[in-house]
Amino acid sequence: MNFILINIKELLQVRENQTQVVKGKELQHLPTLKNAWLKVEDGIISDYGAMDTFENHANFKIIDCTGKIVLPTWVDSHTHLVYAGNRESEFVDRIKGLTYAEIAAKGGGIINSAEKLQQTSEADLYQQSKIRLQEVIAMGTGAIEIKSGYGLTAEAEMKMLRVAKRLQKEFDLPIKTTFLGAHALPKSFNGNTSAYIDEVIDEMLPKIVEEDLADFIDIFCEKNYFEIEDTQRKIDAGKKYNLPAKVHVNQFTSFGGLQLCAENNVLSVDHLEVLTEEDIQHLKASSTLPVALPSCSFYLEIPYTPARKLIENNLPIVLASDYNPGSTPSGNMNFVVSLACIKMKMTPEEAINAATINAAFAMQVENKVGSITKGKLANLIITEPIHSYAFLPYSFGCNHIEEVYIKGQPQIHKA
Ligand SMILES: N=CN[C@@H](CCC(=O)O)C(=O)O
Ligand SMILES: [Zn+2]
Repeated sequence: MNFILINIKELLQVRENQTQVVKGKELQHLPTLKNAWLKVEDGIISDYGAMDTFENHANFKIIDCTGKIVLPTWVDSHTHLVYAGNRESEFVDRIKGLTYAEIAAKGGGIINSAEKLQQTSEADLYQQSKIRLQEVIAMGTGAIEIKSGYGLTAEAEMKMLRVAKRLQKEFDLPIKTTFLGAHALPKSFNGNTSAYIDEVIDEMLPKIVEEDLADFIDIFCEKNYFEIEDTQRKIDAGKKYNLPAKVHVNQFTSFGGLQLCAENNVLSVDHLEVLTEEDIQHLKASSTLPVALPSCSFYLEIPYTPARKLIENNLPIVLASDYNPGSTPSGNMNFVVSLACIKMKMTPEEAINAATINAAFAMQVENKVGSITKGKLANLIITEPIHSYAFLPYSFGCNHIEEVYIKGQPQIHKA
């Protein structure tokens, strides 16, 4: 469908070509065009401008956007969207005050999800995951990273990644896949993390590479999960197959994992709810992208990533949902942006930059999405008539999205 949006109240994230992430003071600048038009041809952004430059085009559907804001769809660079069942059974434990670690010690947590996954066929896993993907697209997500990590065996990890790859094939939005594997230690390894990392690197990774199932690798670098040495081994194994690393680190403790990742210039370090001055200095000496996951902090009631510290140190910041059944049972990027403002004290401009253009760099799709740029995919959010774009994170309890386009195709089919 070729169309032109006209009378757009404000077109956000207009960048001719952005070759670097947005960091420090630059994050406060959100480039916009008021009273604008936007032209979409064959699913691609082909042109845009101010209304006083608009000329009608035959064979293009004209869509009036009076009073409405148009922005690129959210980019969610950290999710565990493929999983079996859910963990609502742990919800009451959490309400009663059990910590993430205490729930895991009771047999809940990642191992709980792993047991559910073992019992779920690939076809059923696909159907469950497809519904979640449709839901997050309707909430404005237009590119998404999906991790394995609930399989914990070669066969089950590959089952997860095959489902993610099938979603990539059957949907039009950019999907990147990450082999997590080292997410939790299966009971059968009796506490021997080194032996499990052998299995992850020597047995699982070659099979996953052979089937081209992963774009990135990941590991949960955390006390009582995987240590510094395990993390270095996983990163090195990823380098061998040219798979950049996106690492879960500094969620509950800072014990040298972030330093290791920064020294390896991994693509991203994700969580960072705990961040020391030393960690900040290591980040500043690297090209590694810091990724914050505020809806995980909200759900687990753990600290929020200190965004102002990162920004004051002239660092970039990325926002993602961490959508998973245990620590963030939500893929709503609008809520993530609201939490970034309300709890992390990011301005709307900083939060929108972190959830669009910077997030695109964090999953290496910056040439496809993340900004209004000629030649990028027409993955767009159209709001209902609202006063300003700040209304989006401010009015956090309502959905203000009227339409979502993926490759120029409308996605919200109103009843
Ligand atoms: N912390 C590690 N992994 C996920 C949680 C996984 C789960 O609890 O199912 C996270 O990013 O929060
Ligand atoms: Zn995660």
